[in-house]
Amino acid sequence: MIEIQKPPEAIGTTTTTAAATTMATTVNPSAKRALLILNCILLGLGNCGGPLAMRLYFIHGGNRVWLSAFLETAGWPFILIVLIILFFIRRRGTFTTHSGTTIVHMRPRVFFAAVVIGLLTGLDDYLYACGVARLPVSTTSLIIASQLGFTALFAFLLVKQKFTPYSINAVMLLTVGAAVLALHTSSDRPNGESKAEYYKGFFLTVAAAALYGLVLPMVELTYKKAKQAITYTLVLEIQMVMCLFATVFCTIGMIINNDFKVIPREARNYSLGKTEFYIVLCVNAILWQCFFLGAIGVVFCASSMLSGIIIAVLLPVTEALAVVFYKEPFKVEKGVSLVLSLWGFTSYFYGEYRSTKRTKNKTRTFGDQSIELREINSSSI
Ligand SMILES: Nc1ncnc2[nH]cnc12
Repeated sequence: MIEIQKPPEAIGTTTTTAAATTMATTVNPSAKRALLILNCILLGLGNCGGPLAMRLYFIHGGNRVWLSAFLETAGWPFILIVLIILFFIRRRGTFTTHSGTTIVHMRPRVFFAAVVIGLLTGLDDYLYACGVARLPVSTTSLIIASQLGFTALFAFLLVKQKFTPYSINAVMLLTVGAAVLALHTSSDRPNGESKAEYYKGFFLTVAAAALYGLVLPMVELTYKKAKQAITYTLVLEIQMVMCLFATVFCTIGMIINNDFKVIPREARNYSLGKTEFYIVLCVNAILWQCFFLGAIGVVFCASSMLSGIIIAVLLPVTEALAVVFYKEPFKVEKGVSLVLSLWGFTSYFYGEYRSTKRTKNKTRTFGDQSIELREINSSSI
């Protein structure tokens, strides 16, 4: 599975689909599909569980925003362990047939891109944690649905993502869905929170959506402009460097804000108990690592647009879980927003279904082998 690679000649193709298709020509399609499914599962786990775990920290007495942001990427040593294991597997020659003993695949160009994206991710984590600290999870999730609009915009600008009327319709509906919430906030404010704090949370979450909407196409651009073969091992290295630098960014925030000193006191006063406090922190780190690994893995297997779509598709699940587990209010405006989101997703998938069907018919006509390849592209999801 780790052999999957995008050859350097794939880099610089004009559309995401083209790049992904070229990438696929060198790989076993079923391995590629398995990797895409694995990354979708990781992304799904992180996307649904991460916000709930983060909110769990806040609603039982935690209030360190920088600590929460730090936990989003602090699981990076896990990736290091995976990379070390893969290195030994490669060296034994049981898994791959080439580049077996290379310890680090990443070249300086990709490293610097990963550092920049990592620092932006650190800032994004802080903005996101500011929102989760102030808003119900269901509200945060609905606002984050607007991220797809930003991803689409930046994917168009950075990687020349192509659009259909259906995907444009989806982006518009998801964005309007988030905007509907902005008009009716009074019933949603948690007890004891001022209007100003609520609005601050609201706009910082929009800023997080915009920034992460930029980060995903930047990852895709990095793959395209890497001037080296993109293997999944390299994707893991990029993930590790990004998370490392995001964590460094948030550690500085924690130091300035005295978070490290406050942690033991917060643990003592945490309403679920001290051990549970640390368990909640660890669960946060694990779930968010799944989120980020899944997100950039899907970019590798398909496109930043598909990654954005999966994030948006799963947001209603997070909302439902928050309403069930945290008894968050679910008033009319959230219902309207949810319906618009579901309509948006349906529109997007219908458009993808149509274009896949058309492409398949065309390929069949030409007797082209590439039919298999398209199946692992974003269109098939
Ligand atoms: N830091 C973040 N974590 C999870 N989802 C996000 N969406 C935008 N920013 C995010």
